[in-house]
Amino acid sequence: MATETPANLPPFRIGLGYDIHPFKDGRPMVLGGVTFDTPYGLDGHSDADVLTHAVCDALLGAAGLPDIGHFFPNTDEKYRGIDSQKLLEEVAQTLRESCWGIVNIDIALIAEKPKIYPQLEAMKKRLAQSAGVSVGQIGIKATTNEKIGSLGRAEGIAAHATALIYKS
Ligand SMILES: Nc1ccn([C@@H]2O[C@H](COP(=O)(O)O)[C@@H](O)[C@H]2O)c(=O)n1
Ligand SMILES: C[C@@]1(CO)OP(=O)(O)OP(=O)(O)OC[C@H]1O
Repeated sequence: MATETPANLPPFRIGLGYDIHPFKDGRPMVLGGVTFDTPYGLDGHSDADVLTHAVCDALLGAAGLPDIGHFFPNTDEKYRGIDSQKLLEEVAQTLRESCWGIVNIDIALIAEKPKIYPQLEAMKKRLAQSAGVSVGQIGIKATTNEKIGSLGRAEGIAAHATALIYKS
């Protein structure tokens, strides 16, 4: 299923992932595999870890594979409440089986709340562990949406991720 890089091109491919989940009171707030101590979380079929979902899609896109919903359908009860680190582990394993290694992953989170920088290193560590890379291969940054639009009204959190992979 994976797309091959033509022989005349360098053995690198880039991927882009995007996801968004709405806030919901009483749900766990999980970002990058780290649970934040908040009375609200994100809604979704899984643990709604928006950041990790964007990373999965960036990696799958780089490898020329279908998106996260194809591999882990949100109609399948097996994935209800699932820890998204398990999904990322499976995605990274799928790439390894197709001889793709990860160069780096970079993530931009758009969130009015919570402040993520206190948990930045913990998130990088958890993601690195799940993706099978070193912490230095993961970048995470966050910005508010300066109160503009639905994200600015704190209706949810969005995440953009890019991944560079190489043929190993
Ligand atoms: N959810 C967030 C949003 C922002 N940060 C950090 O705050 C800095 C300032 O954010 P602005 O949107 O006001 O530019 C930003 O550079 C991040 O370091 C955060 O930790 N969590
Ligand atoms: C993660 C999955 C797992 O069923 O469900 P959700 O938590 O709803 O997340 P989303 O990014 O909307 O869809 C992808 C699904 O694969």
